[in-house]
Amino acid sequence: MITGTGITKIFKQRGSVLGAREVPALRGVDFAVAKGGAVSFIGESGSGKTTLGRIVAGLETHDAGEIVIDGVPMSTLSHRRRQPYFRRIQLIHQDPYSALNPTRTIHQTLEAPLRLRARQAGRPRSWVDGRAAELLAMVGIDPGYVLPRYPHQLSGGMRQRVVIARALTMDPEVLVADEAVSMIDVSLRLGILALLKDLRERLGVGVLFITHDIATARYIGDDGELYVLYRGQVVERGATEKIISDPVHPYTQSLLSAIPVLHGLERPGAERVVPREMQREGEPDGGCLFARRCPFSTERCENEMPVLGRDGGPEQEAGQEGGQEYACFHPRRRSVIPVGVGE
Ligand SMILES: Nc1ncnc2c1ncn2[C@@H]1O[C@H](COP(=O)(O)OP(=O)(O)OP(=O)(O)O)[C@@H](O)[C@H]1O
Repeated sequence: MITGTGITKIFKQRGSVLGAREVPALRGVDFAVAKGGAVSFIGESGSGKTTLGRIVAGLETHDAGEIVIDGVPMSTLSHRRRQPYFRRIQLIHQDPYSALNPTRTIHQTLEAPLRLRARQAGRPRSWVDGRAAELLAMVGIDPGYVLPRYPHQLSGGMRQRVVIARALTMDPEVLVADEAVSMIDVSLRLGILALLKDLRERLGVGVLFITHDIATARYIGDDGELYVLYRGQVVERGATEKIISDPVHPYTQSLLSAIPVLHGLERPGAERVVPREMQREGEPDGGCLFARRCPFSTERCENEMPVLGRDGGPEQEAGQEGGQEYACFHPRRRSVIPVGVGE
């Protein structure tokens, strides 16, 4: 089990005439991923998804908050002692081209981490080759074909499968998949998503799925949880199916409204929530982060920041309903899905 509480990250960006500019990438994010669970984070570009994935995988520091892995708070350990914990969380990048060393065959790529694994578990070296073949078969590729080859000799889909096999060498509890199919040919994407889903079911590995695309989040974890991230704040979270069929936060509604629909498949009666163009860039002064773009914002939204799970009303008094939480002062359920889903 991996949990994060209050995860906050502020980047300092240089280059402005006024000196370094502080960019809040994550603002007190809470989450939990259980073994075998599926948690998806969705949000637009710059919402902090990649930063969160890197922090969860131990590749990025954070400024406040705590990551707890199997009951152990990481802040209580030295950098070296944290490593075995973070090894249980493996990151799959969006770019399988740069994730693999072009000068190493796939055999060499898998051999190094498996040797480490063999040493840790007291297994003989002969175990390494068998395990490499087993992992490749598990991710759906022929070991005999792939093992002697270099990454450039493989298709993008095969490369991403090799990256997943390499992640599995560590027997991870959770795979963090950051836009794992965005750089792969459209025709091969579903195969990779099906593989991640299959690994969840077969190995009980948890998946933290990071995407800007609600449809892929739904495919991976229709039984899981969805977190909607906007400018580093979780604005809505709950069961994936519930949020997709019954979104409450106007930002979630705008994401769902934007799903393209094939002519003739439009769902009659679906509302569309279209965000306003942002008139002023920069940080709002204490108000809701979405207020400047929200078509329903009021004076209160400009001045006060709603808190996830606490602020609701006036239509509903609490920001929490049946496990679904949102950070909005004016929550209203809207039927916004433009296509028939789950019907
Ligand atoms: N190393 C860095 N230095 C400074 N600012 C950064 C750094 N990494 C990210 N940021 C800033 O933090 C914010 C969140 O970035 P992040 O890459 O996590 O978002 P994202 O949702 O993954 O976006 P994308 O989908 O475009 O990758 C952005 O404003 C980004 O410019």
